Amino acid sequence: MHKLSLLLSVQNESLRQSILNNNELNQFDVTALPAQQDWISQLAKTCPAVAVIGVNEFSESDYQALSKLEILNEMDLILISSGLPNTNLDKLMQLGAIFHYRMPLDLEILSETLQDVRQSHLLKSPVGQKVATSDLDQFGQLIGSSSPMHKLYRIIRRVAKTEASVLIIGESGSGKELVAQTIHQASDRSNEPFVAINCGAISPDLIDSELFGHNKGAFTGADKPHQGVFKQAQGGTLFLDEVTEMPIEHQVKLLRVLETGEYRRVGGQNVHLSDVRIIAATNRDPQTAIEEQTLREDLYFRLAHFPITVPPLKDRGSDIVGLAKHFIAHQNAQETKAKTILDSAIDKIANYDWPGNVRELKHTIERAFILADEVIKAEHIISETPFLETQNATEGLVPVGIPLTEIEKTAIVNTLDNNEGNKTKTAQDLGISVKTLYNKLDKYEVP
Ligand SMILES: Nc1ncnc2c1ncn2[C@@H]1O[C@H](COP(=O)(O)OP(=O)(O)OP(=O)(O)O)[C@@H](O)[C@H]1O
Repeated sequence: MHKLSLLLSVQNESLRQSILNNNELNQFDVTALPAQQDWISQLAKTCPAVAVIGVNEFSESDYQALSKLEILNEMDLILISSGLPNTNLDKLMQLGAIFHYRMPLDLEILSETLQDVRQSHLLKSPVGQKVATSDLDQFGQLIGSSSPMHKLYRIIRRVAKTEASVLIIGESGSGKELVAQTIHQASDRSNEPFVAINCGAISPDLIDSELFGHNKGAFTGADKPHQGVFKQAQGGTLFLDEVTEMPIEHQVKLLRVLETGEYRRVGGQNVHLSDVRIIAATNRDPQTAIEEQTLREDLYFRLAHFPITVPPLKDRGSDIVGLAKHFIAHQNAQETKAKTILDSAIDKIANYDWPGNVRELKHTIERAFILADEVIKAEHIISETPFLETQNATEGLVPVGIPLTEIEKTAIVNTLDNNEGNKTKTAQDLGISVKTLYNKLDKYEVP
């Protein structure tokens, strides 16, 4: 079984030896600090389950440093002092359930205390301890045990066996692509290709070529033939992500091939017959997109034989914490680590809205895993959208009199940089459509 970590810092050599010789200590994973090492910073760094500390002097600054440690609420601290009055130690004792034994130390009592500590940890929930396993249900690529997720699994299973076109509707990062992959895996086409294309990220000039392919020499720059996604996905599933981001004037091309099953390569005369199952996705409300003329109504009816709504993460109850632990368990396994998470960090995760859904949660955990040495604390849980936490992110940052175009260009370039060139994510972060982003990149001559 996993042993609890114990930090021992006792300067008196004979006392230190007699504590180390105590049988009860064998039940712990003990780190004994050399006499001069600063035990407070070590405590903060290693976050042990229990610490046995000999305190000779305990200054105001020691008190300040220790009282700021979040770990203090989660661990058992056993102090051993000479018994000389010390107001800083008195103040410390008011911070929580800290043991304070005076010299000469009764080793029997220390041993009993450590036994109690072990017992109480055995009874405690695994939170704050090792996160080695995921306890969530899974269907295909999707993970989650909440009732909205189980409902989704049932719908997917049912529709997968049909040939119906599916329109997946859900917020960004909620798992629409995983739903599409899961439908494909559960369908009779599972041995054929699954091809995904982000409709918002195709340059409007290349839409025909990307969808249907082109022959060599079909246009300037077409120095070799290219297979379009309909050909690549032949026999399998074509996933049209962000379909409402495709310029409306081009959507008719999709509609045509969906209605007739026929298409022509750019520069080619032959008619090709497509055999693909179409799954499309959008993070917009389709009705609003139709009203705003970013989605053709006839294309909507073609795509949405079977609409599926993916619930936002905030509606998945205990899946939020479950997924966080799942991602930690995975990181632990991948990096052969045994990082743990504190209750306070779990609370922070549970009480946040996750506007970027599972993607944001996954990134947040990956970041926390890097930031934490051994124990993931609340301060390591940093959301991707800090501007939601402050009223106005730019207040006071933009100097007076800067041309608006310059501010806009800087915002675009920096966000694009931050997203490693991902235009869809950049457009989302900036609150504009991908099409508008392309127009602005052209305007500002950003490559
Ligand atoms: N239920 C889930 N279980 C495990 N991982 C998930 C789940 N949902 C989403 N993810 C993870 O979150 C990230 C985003 O998922 P995905 O790309 O499927 O979302 P999306 O809704 O298609 O996003 P976008 O609208 O930005 O295209 C991926 O890393 C995916 O693996």
